[in-house]
Amino acid sequence: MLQVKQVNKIYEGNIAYRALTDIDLTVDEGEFIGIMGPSGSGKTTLLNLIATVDSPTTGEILIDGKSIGRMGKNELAVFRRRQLGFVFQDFNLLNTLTVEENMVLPLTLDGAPVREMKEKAQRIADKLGIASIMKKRTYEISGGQSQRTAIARAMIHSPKLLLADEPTGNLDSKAAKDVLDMLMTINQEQKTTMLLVTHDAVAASYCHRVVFIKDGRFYTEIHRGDNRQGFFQKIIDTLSLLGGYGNDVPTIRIP
Ligand SMILES: Nc1ncnc2c1ncn2[C@@H]1O[C@H](COP(=O)(O)OP(=O)(O)OP(=O)(O)O)[C@@H](O)[C@H]1O
Repeated sequence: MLQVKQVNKIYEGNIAYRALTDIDLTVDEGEFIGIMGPSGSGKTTLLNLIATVDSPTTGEILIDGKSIGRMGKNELAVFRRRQLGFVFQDFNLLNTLTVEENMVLPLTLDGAPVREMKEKAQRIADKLGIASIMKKRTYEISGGQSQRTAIARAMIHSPKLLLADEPTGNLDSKAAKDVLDMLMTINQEQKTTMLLVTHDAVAASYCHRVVFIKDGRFYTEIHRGDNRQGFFQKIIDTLSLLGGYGNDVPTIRIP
């Protein structure tokens, strides 16, 4: 469903910076992919290109065979609103709105009827365990609840592709596990294709496949198979080979 073909990204400026070199990536419908690499390796840059927030210097990105670089402004806006969902490390919720209002934002932008919005919000809130906080403002809820709200907002319009940049970065390990379980369930039940950028080997072990980037280039990729503990160990080993993680690489067993 997603093809990244020979993508290069150079940030122009006083000193031009080459952030990505010849990246190729093919993602099938329903896959759950992790993207890992040391700080500054180009993970967020790649996600931004796929999110259509930024465009490649050369190369092409296709979704369902269609090049996003060739879409017109309106087509791109509709594509972003209907097909993509985003989850960020710092939640990006609007503080002046309630949890429910934040959740229905993508539908509001698309002019959906209020009743339909409320029904959808209720259904998804039940599923994500945030039904009891729907009327609260975002400053009244915890980090874990904020991230669930952000996931609810990213999912409410049933996007084909969910992009998550360090979604567990600001959470403690229990809340992080809840969020990852939630993403995994959504991936399994709704067949939503997911791309997860993370530094965390535990988070990456939830994925079907992890792609490693180093200095803006593809480094290697590993597949999960049916043994998550073994996969976790392989991720840790690859991170050690990759370098750039200092002593950050944990040696613990996964929960
Ligand atoms: N707008 C920009 N202009 C110039 N250089 C940039 C810009 N955005 C990112 N870079 C540079 O591109 C490189 C890749 O950045 P990117 O944010 O993609 O890395 P990352 O792998 O996501 O890092 P981290 O894990 O620390 O978030 C970095 O060296 C960064 O300084």
